[in-house]
Formats: sequence, structure tokens, C-alpha cells
Amino acid sequence: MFEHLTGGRLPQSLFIGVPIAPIRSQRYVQLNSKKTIVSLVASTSDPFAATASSSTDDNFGVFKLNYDVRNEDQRLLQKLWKTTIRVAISGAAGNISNHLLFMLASGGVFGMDQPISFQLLGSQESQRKLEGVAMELEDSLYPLLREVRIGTDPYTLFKNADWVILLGAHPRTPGITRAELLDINGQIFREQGRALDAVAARDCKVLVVGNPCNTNALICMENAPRLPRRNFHALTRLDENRAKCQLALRARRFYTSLSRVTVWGNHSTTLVPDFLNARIAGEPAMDVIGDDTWFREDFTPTVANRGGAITQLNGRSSAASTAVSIADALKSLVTPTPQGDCFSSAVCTDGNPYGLAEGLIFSMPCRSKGDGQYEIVDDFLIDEWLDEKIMASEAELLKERGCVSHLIPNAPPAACEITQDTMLPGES
Ligand SMILES: NC(=O)C1=CN([C@@H]2O[C@H](COP(=O)(O)OP(=O)(O)OC[C@H]3O[C@@H](n4cnc5c(N)ncnc54)[C@H](OP(=O)(O)O)[C@@H]3O)[C@@H](O)[C@H]2O)C=CC1
Ligand SMILES: O=C([O-])CC(=O)C(=O)O
Repeated sequence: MFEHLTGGRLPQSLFIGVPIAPIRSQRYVQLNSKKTIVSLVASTSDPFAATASSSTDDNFGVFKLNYDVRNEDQRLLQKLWKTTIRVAISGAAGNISNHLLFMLASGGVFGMDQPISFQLLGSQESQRKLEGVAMELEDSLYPLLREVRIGTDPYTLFKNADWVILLGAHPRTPGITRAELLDINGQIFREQGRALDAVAARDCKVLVVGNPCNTNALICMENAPRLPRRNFHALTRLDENRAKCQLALRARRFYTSLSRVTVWGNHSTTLVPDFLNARIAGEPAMDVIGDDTWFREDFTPTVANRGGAITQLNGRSSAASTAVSIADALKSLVTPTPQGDCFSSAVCTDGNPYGLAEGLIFSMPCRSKGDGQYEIVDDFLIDEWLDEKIMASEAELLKERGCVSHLIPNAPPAACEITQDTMLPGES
């Protein structure tokens, strides 16, 4: 389509990206009598640096095409270009991915001025499906989407990744216990952790969604010692969103009036939606709603079992709302958290302010300056009821860690003591 712009004659380092019509940017310049985006193209000091080190040859389809920027006004480019970010996604042919990819490519998460590259990991079984996904991305003509690679090797697909979203996991099928699922998926996440350790960008942020996500994230983190432990997250934002929805319904106030709503613990039916610290229009949610029994006997189990209720109705687990919550979780790390608010993410408990056992991936209230990092909010009140619930979820995660000790380098051998077969939220 744009061969006339590249002509195949210029050195690779002089090409950048794939601005594909129709144009959706607000800022255009004229190039070869076609309108071409510049506000969405990347650079810091060297406008050609963004793709100079990477070949486009291994890209999918239309994403092999390049845009010759040599005729552009260099001063303009210096101001406007951002470096392309690389986002790797496993299980990329699955249901959640089918929503998430299009949200990311549209600029709704990392920003409308942030070029993005996808590195999509599937398996031999999903290879054809993954090609179909890549073809739909081609046809969507996203100006921000500069590269798409697909394949089955995590060492190739995680290379130089800045963000990694791990969706691919073996589903819990009838007859598989939670302990068996931990082992099956643990092996996948050990391998992926090793791959991240070997090839991902040094400050890469990893969000694990595939279940059981807290312990999968733990295994991944323990097998990637080169990456900072604090960069690993397991998704509990969906649980927070579900809690906010229930509070909004009960209080008859729109979602936007809610703040300091967090969930603690494991993404399982032991998760703890925190109503003690939640605020509605700045007031304690418990005062606004005024019904303690509802919080304990209705709100808490409803949030924990919401996934199961949806699975029963849809015949499959939540995919669209999970994708939205992944987008929310990522946005919370790249946008400053509003004053007095927080977001939930399951992160490493090392050095946590709540006395939780170290070396777990546990959902806690976090806040961010918008630089990709976060801190754990340390002023949440914990009463006896909340403490008991949090301890039950902690005990579950300690047992899960025991069951996967063989997948964690240098961990002392431990027995797998899961006796009570607790559920994922989507199974309950
Ligand atoms: N944390 C949370 O809040 C939530 C987590 N989830 C979890 O997210 C994950 C993805 O959900 P969804 O997209 O709906 O699921 P899908 O089944 O649609 O897709 C998941 C992908 O996992 C991969 N997969 C399946 N079996 C295996 C296996 N044995 N080994 C490796 N990979 C496998 C497949 O990809 P391929 O063949 O390409 O490898 C498949 O495309 C699930 O684990 C689900 O339980 C879901 C909702 C909420
Ligand atoms: O169990 C599942 O796969 C889905 C899930 O986690 C949820 O809905 O919260």
C-alpha cells in the first residue's frame, strides 16, 4: 500500500512505523501529497532510533511496510515522537485477548500519542487463530499500531518487551483439582519466567491474568531474577471493579463517586473486598449504606462469586470485562492516581506495611505517580473481621506456594497441603 513511500531502496534505519490510512490523528503534515500522521510517531533525541534496532521483516502482513520520514520537518519530529513500546501477550488467540488487543491498539490505555508494537504468543494449536487475529488488526488500520509479530516461542516473542500480559493458561477442566491446576500452569509460568529473564527489557512490567493468577505470577517472578520483583502483578482489578459495581448499585450512586475501594488477597473465592475503607462521595461507604449485615452477608460473597454467576449465564468466563479491567490496571500504572484514591493490584508482599508473609503475590491497595511504578498505600484500617478474612486468603496463598515449591528455584521443599478445594471466582 505504501511501497511508493519506501521504494525498498532506503536503509532500514531510515524507515519508521506504518502509518496506515485512514488517518485518525488530529495533527497531520503533507507528505507526497498524502496526509500522514506525525503526532503519533516515536522518538526522543534521535527520530530514527525507535525502530533502528529492529527489523520489520518478521512482522505480520501489512506491518512489514514502512514509512520514510526523511522528508519530514526534523524539528517537528523531535518534539512529537515517542519511543514505540513493545507489548507481549500470551494466550493471544483467546477470548480476553480478542477484546484487549483492540483496546490497546486504539491508544485508550497508553495514550493517543504512544506508538505500540504487539508480540503475540500462541501455541501450535492456536497458530491459525492467531493469524486471524493479526489479520483483524491489519484491517483495523490503527495509526498507533506499528508492528505485529506472532509466533510460538516465548524467547522470541518476549524479546525487549516493555509490558507483558500473560493470559495463556490451561483451563480448569472437570476432574482437575486446584493443586493439579497449580502444577500444570506452574510449569507454563516457570518457562515463561525464564524466557522473560533471558530476553525481556530490564524494567519490563508483567501482569499475570491466567489462573490461578497470584501463584502463577509468583512462579514467573521467582524464575526471572533479572527483573525487579516489584514489576510483577496478578490481576485483581476485575474484582475491584465488581466490588465498585455492587457498592454503586446499593448506594444508588454512580461509579464515579467511589474511591478507596480495594480487594485484598488471592484471586479466588477467598478474596476480600474491603468495605471498611471504601468511600462514597468522600464519606465512609458503611455510613452511607448503613447496613453492616449487607456488607458481610451479601456484598462480600456476591463479589467473590460474581465470576461464577457470569460463567453460568454465558457458558464461559468473563472476557470483555476482564479485558476492560486489564486496561484499567495498566492505565493505573501510567497515570497518576488521584489524590486520596488507590487501585488494587496483587503485588509482591516483600516489605509490605500490613505484616503479611513476605514472598507472596497478594492484592493490596496501591497508588502510582504514573511512571509505571507503584507504592503500597499504608494507611488502610484493618478491623478484626477484615483481619480474619485477609489471614484466610494469606493462608491459602501460603499453601499454594507450598504446592509449587518444586517450580521455584532454591525454595525449600514443601508439602502440598491444599485440602479444601477452593475455587477461582469464575468457577464458584
Ligand atoms: N485474573 C482474573 O481476573 C481473570 C483471569 N482469567 C483467566 O485468564 C485466562 C485466559 O482466559 P480466556 O482468554 O477467557 O481463555 P481462553 O481459553 O479463551 O484463552 C486462553 C488461552 O490459553 C491458552 N491455553 C489453553 N490451554 C493451554 C495449555 N495447556 N497450555 C498453554 N496455554 C494454554 C490458549 O492459547 P494457545 O493455544 O495460544 O496457547 C488459549 O487461547 C484463563 O486462565 C482465565 O481463567 C479470566 C478472567 C478473569
Ligand atoms: O475462573 C475464571 O476463569 C474466571 C475468573 O477468574 C473470574 O471470572 O474472575
